[in-house]
This record gives sequence, structure tokens and C-alpha cells, in this order.
Amino acid sequence: MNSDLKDPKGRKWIGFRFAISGLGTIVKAEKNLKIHCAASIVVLLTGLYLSVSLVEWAILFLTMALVISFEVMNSVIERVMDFIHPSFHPEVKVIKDAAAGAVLVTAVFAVLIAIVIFIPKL
Ligand SMILES: Nc1ncnc2c1ncn2[C@@H]1O[C@H](COP(=O)(O)OP(=O)(O)OP(=O)(O)O)[C@@H](O)[C@H]1O
Repeated sequence: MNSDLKDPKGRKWIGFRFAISGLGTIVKAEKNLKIHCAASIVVLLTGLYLSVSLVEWAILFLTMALVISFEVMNSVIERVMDFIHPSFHPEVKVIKDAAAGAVLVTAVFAVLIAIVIFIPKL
């Protein structure tokens, strides 16, 4: 076991460090996640440029968190399925397609939210 885990002073940071490391690994490996992160940067810059309100910022932050989190979970599900069942199976297809569908739902609504917030300010 990692000796850091026994360090009572560092304990509260351990989960945080592992979480950042996990995110880094997934972002490096997944093209779609890089695209969502790039889109989030564009949204942040657009929000600054168009001076969106505090409530609009809150909605944009929530939306970006939702899309990125769903994409991370989609990648995790893909990896779990590849690990436990590397060969083709119709149920794996259903699971992976449904996980991808969940990301699609968040992405479509994120675009709608961006349109509703940004278009009237242009
Ligand atoms: N073991 C499998 N059994 C059945 N279908 C599979 C299997 N692996 C992948 N697929 C099909 O291929 C699609 C893409 O799966 P893959 O794991 O390659 O993800 P990906 O190419 O990273 O896709 P995404 O763009 O959603 O991240 C799945 O949605 C599913 O339809």
C-alpha cells in the first residue's frame, strides 16, 4: 500500500490527488473530453466578452460541469466494459451506446443553453 495513505497529515489531500490524477489520465486518453474542455474554454471566454449575469454564469458552470462529468463517466463505463468483457457482446453495445446517449443529451441541452444565454446579447 502507498505509504502516503498512512500519513495522517496528508490524508485529506490523498483523495483529491488521486481524483486529479484520474481526470488527467482520462483527459489525455479521450479525444471527446479534450473537445468538451476546449468548448468550455470557448464558453468561458464568450461569457466574459458578453458580460453575462451572475445567474447566467451559474447556469453555464453547472452545464459545463454536467457535460464534462458525463463524458468522464462515459469513458469510465467504456473502460470498465472493455476490462470485464473485451470481446463483442450485444449487451456491451447497449451499455456503451446508452452511456454515449447520456452524454449526447447533456451536450444538446448545453448548446441550447448557450444559444438562450448568448444569442440575445449579440
Ligand atoms: N465489446 C463490444 N461489444 C459490442 N459493441 C461494442 C463493443 N465495444 C464497442 N462497441 C460499439 O462501439 C461503440 C464505440 O465504442 P468504443 O468503446 O470504441 O468507444 P469510443 O470509440 O471511445 O466512443 P465514444 O466516442 O463514445 O467515446 C460503442 O458505442 C458500441 O456501439
